[in-house]
Amino acid sequence: MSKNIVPHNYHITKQDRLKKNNHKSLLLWFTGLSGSGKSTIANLVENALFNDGINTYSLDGDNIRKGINNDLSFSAEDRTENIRRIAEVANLMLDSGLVVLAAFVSPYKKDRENIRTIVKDVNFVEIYVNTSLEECERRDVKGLYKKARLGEIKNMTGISAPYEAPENPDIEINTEEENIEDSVMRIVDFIKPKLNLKNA
Ligand SMILES: Nc1ncnc2c1ncn2[C@@H]1O[C@H](COP(=O)(O)OS(=O)(=O)O)[C@@H](OP(=O)(O)O)[C@H]1O
Ligand SMILES: Nc1ncnc2c1ncn2[C@@H]1O[C@H](COP(=O)(O)OP(=O)(O)O)[C@@H](O)[C@H]1O
Repeated sequence: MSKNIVPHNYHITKQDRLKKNNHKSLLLWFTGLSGSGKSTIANLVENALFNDGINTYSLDGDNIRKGINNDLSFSAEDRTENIRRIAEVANLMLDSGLVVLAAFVSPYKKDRENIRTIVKDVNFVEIYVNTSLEECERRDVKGLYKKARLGEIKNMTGISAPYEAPENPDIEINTEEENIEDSVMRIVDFIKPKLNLKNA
């Protein structure tokens, strides 16, 4: 489909933007069940980075599923397309020099592998927010689990749709054992060296 698209050589490169920002760009991808803590943790990590002078942007269901992806459902095919588009949007943001935080259930392993391919492995940090279904259901932040148990919501991840847990995430957070502040600190400590322009 894109065979007749010939790229134009722009004068300002990604390297120029990184140099101006004085940090590398990176995609922090949070995956886990609904209610596991992805948005809560991503939000606090962004605060910490932003307050440290890093240029950041957060992508989540609120700004993606209500906008660019408002045509997509929660079927397996639409989730795949959801994640693919988000990865492409994130890739543009990486090119613009940002540290992008993305918090999506992203339940399928092959879809998460596709993100790596789109943004290139070196730019991608996979963070598995590992909270048991029992605990997510107990929290039921949005009342979705209750509705799913009543059969009012179809394809609910963990109940009537699968969640394929990452086997080798870069970081795993167990929110039932670790407090939020420690999780945030662990993530920030892990990524800080990766943002340094001097590190290869
Ligand atoms: N069927 C079903 N399954 C899972 N989640 C559901 C569903 N229906 C609505 N929601 C709400 O939508 C949010 C998940 O959207 P995502 O774009 O992250 O999902 S996915 O990555 O495409 O699987 C998810 O947000 P979070 O709770 O922040 O994870 C839910 O609030
Ligand atoms: N250690 C923890 N880390 C993250 N969230 C936690 C933790 N302990 C309890 N919570 C609570 O769990 C809920 C997680 O909700 P949210 O961040 O919206 O999850 P998600 O984005 O994965 O759907 C919040 O109400 C949050 O306060």
